[in-house]
Amino acid sequence: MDIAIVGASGYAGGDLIRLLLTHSQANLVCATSRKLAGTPVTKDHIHLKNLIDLDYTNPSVDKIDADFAFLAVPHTAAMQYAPRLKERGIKTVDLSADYRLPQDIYEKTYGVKHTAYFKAPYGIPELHRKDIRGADFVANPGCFPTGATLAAAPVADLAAQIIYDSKSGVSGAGDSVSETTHYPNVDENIAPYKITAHRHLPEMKQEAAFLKSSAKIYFTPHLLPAIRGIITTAHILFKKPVTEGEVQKRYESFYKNEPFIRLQTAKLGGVRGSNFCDINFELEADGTRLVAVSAIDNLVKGASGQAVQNMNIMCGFAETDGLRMPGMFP
Ligand SMILES: NC(=O)C1=CN([C@@H]2O[C@H](COP(=O)(O)OP(=O)(O)OC[C@H]3O[C@@H](n4cnc5c(N)ncnc54)[C@H](OP(=O)(O)O)[C@@H]3O)[C@@H](O)[C@H]2O)C=CC1
Ligand SMILES: CC(=O)N[C@@H](CCC(=O)OP(=O)(O)O)C(=O)O
Repeated sequence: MDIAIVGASGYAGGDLIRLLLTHSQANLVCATSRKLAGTPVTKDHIHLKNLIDLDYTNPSVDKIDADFAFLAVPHTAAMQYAPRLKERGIKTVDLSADYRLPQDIYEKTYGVKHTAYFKAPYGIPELHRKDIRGADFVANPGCFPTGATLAAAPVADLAAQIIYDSKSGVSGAGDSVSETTHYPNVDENIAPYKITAHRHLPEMKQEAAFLKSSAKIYFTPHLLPAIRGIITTAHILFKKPVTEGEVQKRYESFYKNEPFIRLQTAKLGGVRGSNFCDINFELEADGTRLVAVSAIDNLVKGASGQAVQNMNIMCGFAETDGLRMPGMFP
């Protein structure tokens, strides 16, 4: 299947290429970058040298001759390409935030007008596989909402409050340089940011509602001195005390047969470079609070890996194709 990546020079675009190189059905025919058009993809993605022979082109949706497209561009840029890809019958996964939320909530959260809105399934396969299967366009979730939602999903309906405390590696901010991501500001440091009002909170609330949870949702992210990975500690405060047996049974049955969820100690070292989400949990002695911890690689299960997983479901391929790589430890 011929594939195009719009925004292939970014971090998510680079990881899409890395994963697609091992996919049995994928043939990358188009990789766009406005800054690097006309130069080899390996000019900036030096880790892909000898594995791919393709030049970047300028993004032009009408010139994309492919069966499937990934939009790995910033929010507001994706909406410039999405409708035309849809019209042309090119199945697409959008990694940006442009189609993750209802239009009014998107516009309020991002402070911009959506100029090309349509509804799309939200691409967490463990929750929305049925809708993704028949879709021609899927909105890939944000990295924080993926790790957070997966940590709490099996018991979310029992909760009165859920507090997500997340720590992310710096690649979550993309490849552009900023004061926040400047090395001396990150190394030997852990800093909270957007402490009560991060733009991913509405996605977390949306998924809690989908899970029939009436819980009040809170979220605070932190920046870690690491490149990849997100650890989320979810404090799930129950309406009524629960038992350990009930919690164990819920997690085991919710994630039974899920190829990328592993119920084991969540550490960045266990998932880095892979599409796995590791989850472990511990119940407060009086049964009132569950602390569930998840670990994902923000660029894989939090972005490009989940996007390939969605492509596999949309196209009827094996769900794990291109995604069987283990984590990298140490
Ligand atoms: N980094 C992460 O962990 C995650 C990222 N995402 C989402 O994935 C998308 C890509 O993120 P990331 O790779 O980190 O970002 P980067 O900033 O690293 O890369 C952005 C890419 O988009 C291209 N681009 C920028 N503006 C436009 C435009 N107007 N039209 C066409 N191409 C454009 C850039 O190349 P050029 O400017 O040369 O054209 C580059 O290839 C974003 O929407 C992000 O929110 C989602 C989950 C996690
Ligand atoms: C460390 C860091 O800066 N992370 C980004 C989230 C990255 C991501 O998944 O977000 P979108 O796809 O919604 O852009 C942030 O906090 O804004």
